[in-house]
Amino acid sequence: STVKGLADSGERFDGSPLRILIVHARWNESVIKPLVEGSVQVMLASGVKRENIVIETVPGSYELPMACSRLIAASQVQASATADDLMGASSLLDSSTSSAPSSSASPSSGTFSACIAIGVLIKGSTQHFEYISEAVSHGLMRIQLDTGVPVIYGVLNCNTDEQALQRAGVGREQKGHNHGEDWGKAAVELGVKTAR
Ligand SMILES: O=Nc1c(NC[C@H](O)[C@H](O)[C@H](O)CO)[nH]c(=O)[nH]c1=O
Repeated sequence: STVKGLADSGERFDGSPLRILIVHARWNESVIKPLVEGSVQVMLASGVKRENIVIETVPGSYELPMACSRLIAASQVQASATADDLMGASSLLDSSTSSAPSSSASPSSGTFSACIAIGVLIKGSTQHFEYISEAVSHGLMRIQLDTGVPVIYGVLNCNTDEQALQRAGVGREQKGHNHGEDWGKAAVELGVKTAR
């Protein structure tokens, strides 16, 4: 077999506690769709609850870093605000009342365990492709290191339509392998490992 490919870690990761963000571009929809579907199916199979998979879209791959950055930050503010509310309630409890608050306020949505940024860049006749690809790669890497939330790199950089289709498992000449499945697995693994 070829030397390339993703080796299984051998460990089973329980996705049930995870909350995952998927941001995908809308360029090259016929490739994007199976990639998103493949990542969702693998995450559901790992125990991630469907209601904990949030899917947002942007026009093109160039918009992925901005959307990931803002949505992750918003969820972190929301999660810490919820925690503050709970703390507030308990400090209120300490100072003025002895009865426990009637309904325990459970945060409706917390911060994301991981994010998958999905885009399909297909080389056109200009240099456009190179500039977008380079900027997006560096942008997504910076977001995950700055926020501590893993951002899985789900951007295909292809020279032809057929290359892109094959990497979504829907190639015309050969079906290929759906890389979205690998990204779903990576999101669950990193989501579990960064929560430890
Ligand atoms: O050019 N080709 C592509 C593309 N261009 C649009 C770009 O991402 C952005 O939306 C606009 O430049 C506006 O900022 N976006 C893609 O996802 N794939 C491509 O193959």
